Amino acid sequence: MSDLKQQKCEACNAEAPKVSDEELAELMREIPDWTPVSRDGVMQLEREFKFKNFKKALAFTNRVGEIAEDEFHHPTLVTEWGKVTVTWWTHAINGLHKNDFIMAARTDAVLDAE
Ligand SMILES: C[C@H](O)[C@H](O)[C@H]1CNC2=NC(N)=NC(=O)C2=N1
Repeated sequence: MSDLKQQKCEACNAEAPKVSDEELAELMREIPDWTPVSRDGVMQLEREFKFKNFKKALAFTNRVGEIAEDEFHHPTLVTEWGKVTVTWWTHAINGLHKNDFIMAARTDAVLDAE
């Protein structure tokens, strides 16, 4: 159904377009487990992933770190016992770019691969 996770991030600078409200609604259908949140006026995508212990949470954190380095697009990762909170946004535009939705879909795929 989703092809977002097959897509590559585009290089992005301060002039890159933020997603519109319409695009946001459309893209959210492909990543239904994520929540759009606004922090200090900056829209972000967030999801909590649950694990059985710290070791599994840390392993997932590292896998997400690898896909981030592959695309040179980086999340905030908070690793706790049994839980990893992943937050994506595009610092360069202080908001959401399509890249963030691609990376959210790819983060879901990391979970599916484990
Ligand atoms: C210079 C380099 O392209 C930038 O610093 C990249 C690195 N990773 C990034 N990650 C995210 N999430 N947003 C960015 O704007 C961003 N910019």
